[in-house]
Amino acid sequence: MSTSIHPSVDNGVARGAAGFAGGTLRCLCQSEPVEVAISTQVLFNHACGCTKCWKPAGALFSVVGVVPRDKLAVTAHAEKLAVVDDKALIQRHACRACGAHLYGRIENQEHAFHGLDFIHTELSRDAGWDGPGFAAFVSSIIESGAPVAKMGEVRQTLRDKGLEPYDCLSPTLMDLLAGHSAKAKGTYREA
Ligand SMILES: N[C@@H](CCC(=O)N[C@@H](CSCO)C(=O)NCC(=O)O)C(=O)O
Ligand SMILES: [Zn+2]
Ligand SMILES: [Zn+2]
Repeated sequence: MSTSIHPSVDNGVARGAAGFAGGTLRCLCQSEPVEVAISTQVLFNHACGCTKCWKPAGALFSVVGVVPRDKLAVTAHAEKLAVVDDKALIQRHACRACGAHLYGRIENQEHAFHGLDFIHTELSRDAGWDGPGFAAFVSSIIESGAPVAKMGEVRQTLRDKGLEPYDCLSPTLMDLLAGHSAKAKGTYREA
């Protein structure tokens, strides 16, 4: 049995096109959509099961990745954006009319991921975006109401799609976070 994960995963995961240098994200409003220009390929794109990342209607997972914040610019209808939760580490800027999250920004300058903005490339019609490469916060779908008994099937589906499931971030990203903390503590060793 396989489980529906997200529209951009269920029908096969796209790999980025060589030389692709970004595109335009648009919210879901039929008129006067918010537009965000991205001038680079997405990095660390992943399926995320957490309760905070924006998911299209009916999807079990979000698909979210990062770009350097200087490669992102709001180009239309910025007045429709509002921060979803100003207490969260990632300040998610969502359209107040349709609810889509246009970008998430880390304002804490001490955080390892400061300087990176979180985006959902499915909001772009441009072809060439790199698809997700792993699945993060998989166990968190339980917090959104997924049955615990379904978790084995969900993890198997993710593996079948080539998305290794993790219950936090991927080992590369967890090592970056821990390395950043180690540098702050003075315990960091490269070799
Ligand atoms: N179980 C929680 C986990 C939420 C969580 O920690 N999410 C991560 C990943 S979001 C993109 O990968 C995170 O870094 N969150 C910081 C934030 O959201 O501000 C839940 O499901 O809610
Ligand atoms: Zn909108
Ligand atoms: Zn998330």
